Amino acid sequence: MPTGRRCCGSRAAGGGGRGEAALHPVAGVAPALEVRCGPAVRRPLGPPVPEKAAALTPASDAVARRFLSYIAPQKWGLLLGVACFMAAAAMEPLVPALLSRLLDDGFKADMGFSVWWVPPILIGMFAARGLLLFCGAYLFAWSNTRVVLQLREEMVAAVMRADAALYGRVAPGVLASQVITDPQNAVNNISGAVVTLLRDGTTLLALLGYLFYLNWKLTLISLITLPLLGLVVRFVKRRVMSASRRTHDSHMRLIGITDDIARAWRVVRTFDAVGFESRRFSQEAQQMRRMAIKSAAAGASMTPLTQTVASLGVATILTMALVQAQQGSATVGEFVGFITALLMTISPMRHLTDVTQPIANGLIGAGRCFELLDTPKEPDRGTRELDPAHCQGEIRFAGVGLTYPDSERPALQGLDLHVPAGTTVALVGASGAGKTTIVSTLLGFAEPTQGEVTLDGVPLSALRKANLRRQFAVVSQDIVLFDGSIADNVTYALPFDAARVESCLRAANLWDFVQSQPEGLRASIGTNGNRLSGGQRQRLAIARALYKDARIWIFDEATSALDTESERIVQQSIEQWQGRKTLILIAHRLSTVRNADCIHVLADGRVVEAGRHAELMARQGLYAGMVGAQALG
Ligand SMILES: Nc1ncnc2c1ncn2[C@@H]1O[C@H](COP(=O)(O)OP(=O)(O)OP(=O)(O)O)[C@@H](O)[C@H]1O
Repeated sequence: MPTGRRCCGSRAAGGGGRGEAALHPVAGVAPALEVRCGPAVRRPLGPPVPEKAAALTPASDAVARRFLSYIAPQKWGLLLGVACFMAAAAMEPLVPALLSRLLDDGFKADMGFSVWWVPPILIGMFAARGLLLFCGAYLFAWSNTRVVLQLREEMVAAVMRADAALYGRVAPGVLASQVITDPQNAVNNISGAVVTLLRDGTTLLALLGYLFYLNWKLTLISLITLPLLGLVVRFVKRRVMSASRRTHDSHMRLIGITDDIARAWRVVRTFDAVGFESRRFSQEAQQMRRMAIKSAAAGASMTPLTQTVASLGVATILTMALVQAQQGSATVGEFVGFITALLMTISPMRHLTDVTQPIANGLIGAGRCFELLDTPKEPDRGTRELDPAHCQGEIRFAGVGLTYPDSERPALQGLDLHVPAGTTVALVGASGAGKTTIVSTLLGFAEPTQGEVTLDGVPLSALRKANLRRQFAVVSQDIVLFDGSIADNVTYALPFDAARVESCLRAANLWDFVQSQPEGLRASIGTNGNRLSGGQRQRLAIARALYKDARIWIFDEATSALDTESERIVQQSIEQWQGRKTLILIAHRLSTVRNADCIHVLADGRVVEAGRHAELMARQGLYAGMVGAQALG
């Protein structure tokens, strides 16, 4: 391990501890989110929130207009599909018409056409109608799936560029459900309702046209119930909308709880909290059930109410038609044709009144999609870029202060720290001293409220976030791995290079393990690496960081889960890079950082001592005390 390098640029400071006002240092804590994320937010452990707390969604007509803008590019597929449905619907009155003609003429000797035409006409009619319905359904599916795809892609992009506040507020499971389920629900419900409106609406119009043709007076009388029907539909629709929204919000909260239970399954069992979690789940599930019943009841009341109103018209007309038939002013065929067509209007009318609930559900789903799409983005005001090939890796903190939102105490205060390019520095200090906050600041996840941080002399705020992060490879305290193979995790988002993968795995002391696996590099590691031990997960994360080959490497407690021998091997591998990379090591185990070019001792968000191991030991200050305490331990 090379020693004696000149690097300590920090000012072991005392002052600078003014209580800075919290100016939202964490990127973009936008107040808008407070309103938008109402229903799907994480809830603390406790009883379900009252029903009324949930209904904060954009107005449904605005949602409908915005949804239409997604539908518009698919208009040709949809219009063609609609044309098929309408043509099929327009064929509907052909059945009563044929029946009427057959009854009136079919029993006469000369009915004007051969009886053998009847089967092909009938079969042809049904076949043509079936083909039209199939084409309509296919075209609708083709167009709908494109809308769903577009919404999902935009939503997942919105999640990936969202402000950090989103992840603290919305449970991962809820986010997953929103991205996967909401677009599908919105499109299926709304397009289903539109198909019903068009298909059954056309059927109804065609049947009404035929009824007018047969007997316009009777048909006109049947229309007197329409205004009453409209009132009933409006009333029920409001109730359905409100109940559906509350059911959906409860559904999202239930997903949040289930997500907690699945993620923390070990904790749940270790704390013997199965009963507690069951009760928590059951409370919310029962609330959801109550709301689902309300929603279903509101939806189900539509059909009986509208049918009762419609039956007034049907009863009147039927009676009048019978009277007319008895008086001989209508033939048997006309009577049967009229009554058949009249009875055939009931089915489309019922379908038309049933579209309220799907439309309500669809608009709620669409509203949730737009809420996520409108999530504030992580602010990125930087315009400059550093070429990764030429980045030197020199870092400077000058009088940096940082207070997290909702926090009174500054996490960093008057921090001065210089990391010359190509040196190895260690950050040590008690828990809460501000070490990880320094890393978050370097990666642009937290922004200083005071002072400035520069990389190669360029203020971090002037750099594009993506470019800034490209200069760093980080192994953080919380290891996050992906559900895939070992190779997938090492090369994450980079092209596969077998030789480099092997050398990184060797450097991380994981190659022997890989070779012991029957599938080698292709061995699956399970969700978040749950088929690996804690140490193996950490070593895989180290290999992933090495593979990225960035200019600056940060190891935040990266070897804390390793046994002594493994830690020594990994350290030796990392030390080979000293001088060629800027290395920032954070560790509680001080033996792992004693070879650093400079050790910065942090307390209360500022550097209180800095120097090489020997210098700090000679000073007999805080560092020497910590080393002594660990040696004693
Ligand atoms: N997201 C946050 N919101 C509010 N306060 C935070 C947040 N993250 C950290 N803090 C606070 O900032 C201070 C510094 O935390 P930090 O995580 O940087 O300490 P650390 O030195 O890395 O601690 P450890 O060694 O335990 O990881 C602590 O008082 C902590 O409570």
